[in-house]
Amino acid sequence: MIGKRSGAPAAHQRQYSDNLFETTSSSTSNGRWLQTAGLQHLQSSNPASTQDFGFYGGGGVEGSRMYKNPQRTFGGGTDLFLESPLTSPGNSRVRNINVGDEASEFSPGLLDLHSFDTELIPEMPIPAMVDAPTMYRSSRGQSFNNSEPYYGANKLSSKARGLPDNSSFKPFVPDKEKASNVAKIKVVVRKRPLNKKELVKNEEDIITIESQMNFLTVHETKLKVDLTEYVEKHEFVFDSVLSEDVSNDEVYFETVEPIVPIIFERTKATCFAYGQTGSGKTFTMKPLPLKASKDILRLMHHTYRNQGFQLFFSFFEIYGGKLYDLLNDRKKLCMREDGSKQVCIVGLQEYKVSDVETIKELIERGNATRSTGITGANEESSRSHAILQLAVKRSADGSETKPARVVGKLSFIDLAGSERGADTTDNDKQTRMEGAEINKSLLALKECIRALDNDQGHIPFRGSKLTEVLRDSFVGNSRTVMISCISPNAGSCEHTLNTLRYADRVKSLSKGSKRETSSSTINLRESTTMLLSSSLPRVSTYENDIADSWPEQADGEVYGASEFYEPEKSSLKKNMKSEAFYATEDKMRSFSGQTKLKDPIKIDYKISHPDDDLNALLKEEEDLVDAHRKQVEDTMDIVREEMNLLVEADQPGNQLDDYVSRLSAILSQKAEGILQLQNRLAHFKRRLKEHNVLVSKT
Ligand SMILES: Nc1ncnc2c1ncn2[C@@H]1O[C@H](COP(=O)(O)OP(=O)(O)OP(=O)(O)O)[C@@H](O)[C@H]1O
Repeated sequence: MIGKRSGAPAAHQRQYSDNLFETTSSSTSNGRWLQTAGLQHLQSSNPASTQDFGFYGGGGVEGSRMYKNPQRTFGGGTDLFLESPLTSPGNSRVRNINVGDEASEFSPGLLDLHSFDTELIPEMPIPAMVDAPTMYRSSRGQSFNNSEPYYGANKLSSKARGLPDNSSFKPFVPDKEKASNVAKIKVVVRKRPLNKKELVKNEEDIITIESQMNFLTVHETKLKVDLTEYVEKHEFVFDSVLSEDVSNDEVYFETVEPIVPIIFERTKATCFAYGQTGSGKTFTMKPLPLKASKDILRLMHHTYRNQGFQLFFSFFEIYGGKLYDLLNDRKKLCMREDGSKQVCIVGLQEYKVSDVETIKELIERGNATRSTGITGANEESSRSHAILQLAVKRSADGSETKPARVVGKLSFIDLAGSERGADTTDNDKQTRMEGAEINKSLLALKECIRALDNDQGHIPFRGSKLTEVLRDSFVGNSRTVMISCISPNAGSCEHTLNTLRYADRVKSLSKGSKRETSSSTINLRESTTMLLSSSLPRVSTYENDIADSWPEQADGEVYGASEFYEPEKSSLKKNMKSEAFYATEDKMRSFSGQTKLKDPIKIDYKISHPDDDLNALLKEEEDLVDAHRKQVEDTMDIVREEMNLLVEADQPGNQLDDYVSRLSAILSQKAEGILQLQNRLAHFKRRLKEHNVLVSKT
C-alpha cells in the first residue's frame, strides 16, 4: 500500500560525492542541477548567481575550498574537509525576500562521515550581538516592548500583543539565561476539529479543553453491567493544551519559537508530533520548519550578522528501519557511528540555504517523495518517520576560511501514525510489518526521552533506527518538544487516551514536572465517573479509586506494544522453524519466570502512617512509580528484542501469529505485576488526597 505523494519530481541523479576534486564550471553544473531539481528559475533570474551555487567540491568563481583538517581524523587518516564557497558578490539578490540582505545560496553538499558534521563546535566567544529590539522596531514599524518576555509566553501572548495570527515577526531576545529556562522537555497537546466524515456520522466531540489551565478532559462513554451508560472523565494537565481553534502560527509560537534562539548557543533541539493516524501530525508539523527557518535566517542576518553563521538543510525518512534521502531520489542512506559515538548519516545531501523560498521548495520536494499509505483513518497516511534538519554551522573563529562546524541543530520529526496495525483496513503483511516497525521505534523513542529526562546514565538509543539517528539531538545540551495530536471524536477515544498517556508518561516522569508541581493534586491525573442519566457524580469509594484510576493506564502502557498484534489467535504450534524463534522461546521462558514475581509485591491496604507526613507519602509514591517504571521498562526491553526477532524471522511458514499470541500472553503476565503496583499507588493517592483535605481544613 505504499505509494508516493503525488507530484514527486523527477529524480536528479547527480552524485555530489563523486570526484570531489573536479573543477568543472560550476555555472554549468549547478545550472544543470537546478534544472533537474526543478529550480531553474533560480538560475535564470541571474546568470551570474549560479556561479556560486557550488556544491561541496565543485568549482566556483571563488572556487570551493578544500580544507585539510589536521585536528580531526577519521579512520586513522587525515580528512579532507570540503567546504562550499561562502557568500560571494556574484550570487546576491537571486531572490528578494524579507529575511535579510544576504546573498542567496543554494549549495547541495554531502554530510559525510565526518564528526565535524555531528559534533558541536566548541564553546567560543560570540562578538556582541546587534541589538535585536532596535532592529525589529525599524523593520516592523511596530513598537517593541523591551520588558516583554519572549520566552515562556503563553499561547495568547501573540494576540494579547496585538500581533496578527499569521505574523511572522516576533521579537527575538536571545539571552542565555532565558534560553536556559526553556524546558528540556515540553509536552504540548493539540486537538483537531471534527472532520467531515465524523460530522456526517454525527460523532460526538468528547474532548473539552481549558486552555488557560492547560487542562484537558476526555469524556469516555462506557456501559455498566446493567447496560446503563455513564461517562468516565479522564483529566490531564500538560505544559500546553491547544484547542481546535488554535492556528498553526500559534502552535509555532507555543512550541518551536522559544527553542530557535538557543540553537545558536550550542544546542540541539528536536520537535516531534505523536498521535494516532489522522490526528493531525503532518498538518501540525508541516508549517513548522519553514517558520523556524525564517526565524533562524532572521537571527543570522540581523542579530548575529557578519558572524559567519550558515544554515544547512537536510530531509530524510526512516521507513521499515531503513533510511532514505528525500532530497536525492530516495537514495538509501547508511548510518554509521564514529569513534566518539557520533552518528553520521553517510551520503545524506545537505544543502546550504540562505533564503526562505529555497527552503520552501526543498520542503515541498521532500514531502512529495515521502512514503505514504492508506489507513482506515487517513487516506494519505505517513508510513514513515520524516526527519527534517536545520543545522546552524560556523567556523571556530567565525571566519570564512575555516571549515564550518555545527553550532546547533533543529530536527523536526513527523512520526508515522501510532495506530494499531489491527485498525488498518488493509491488514496485509506489509502493513503489519510497517506497523511493527513503527511501534518499535515509537516505544524506543519514549524510552529514550524518559531516560534522558531522568538523567539516567544509559540512554537506550539502539532501540531503533529512529532513536539512533536522533541520538545527537538527545545528548548534551538538548531540548525536546513533543506535540501530541489527538482526534476529538468518540470513535477515537481509546487511541486518544493512549496518546495522552504516552504524553503524560513522557512528562510526568520528568524531573522538570516534579519541580514544577505547584499543587500536588492537580498533576495527579484522575478519572471521575458520571452517570449519564442523572449527571450526578458517582460516589467515589476507595475500591472505585482503584478500579477507575489506573487500570486503563496499564492498558496504554503495557499493552501499547501488543496492541498492534491480534491476541485472539492463540493456538500455539511447536514446530517453529527459525532459530530466532527457538532463541525467543528460551527468553520467553525465562521472562515468564520473572513475571511469576520472584518477589511478589505484598499489597497491604492497611498500611498506616504514624504521622501523615506528606514528604513520607510522596517518597513512597515516588518509589512505587520508580518500581512501576522499572517493570514497564523491563517489559519494553523484552518487547523490543522480540520485535527485532520478529522482523528478522519474518519468513513464510514461521507461524508469526502463534508467536505473537505467546508474546501477548507474556505481556499479560507482566501486566498483572504492574496492576499490583498500581493498586498500591491508588492507595497512596487516596491517602494523599485525605492528607490534602486535612491540610486545607487546617
Ligand atoms: N488542526 C486541524 N485543523 C484542520 N484540519 C486538520 C487539523 N489537523 C488535521 N487536519 C486534517 O485532518 C486530516 C489528517 O491530518 P494529517 O494527515 O495531518 O494526520 P496524521 O496524524 O499526519 O496522519 P498519519 O499518521 O496517517 O500520517 C488532514 O486532511 C488534515 O488537513
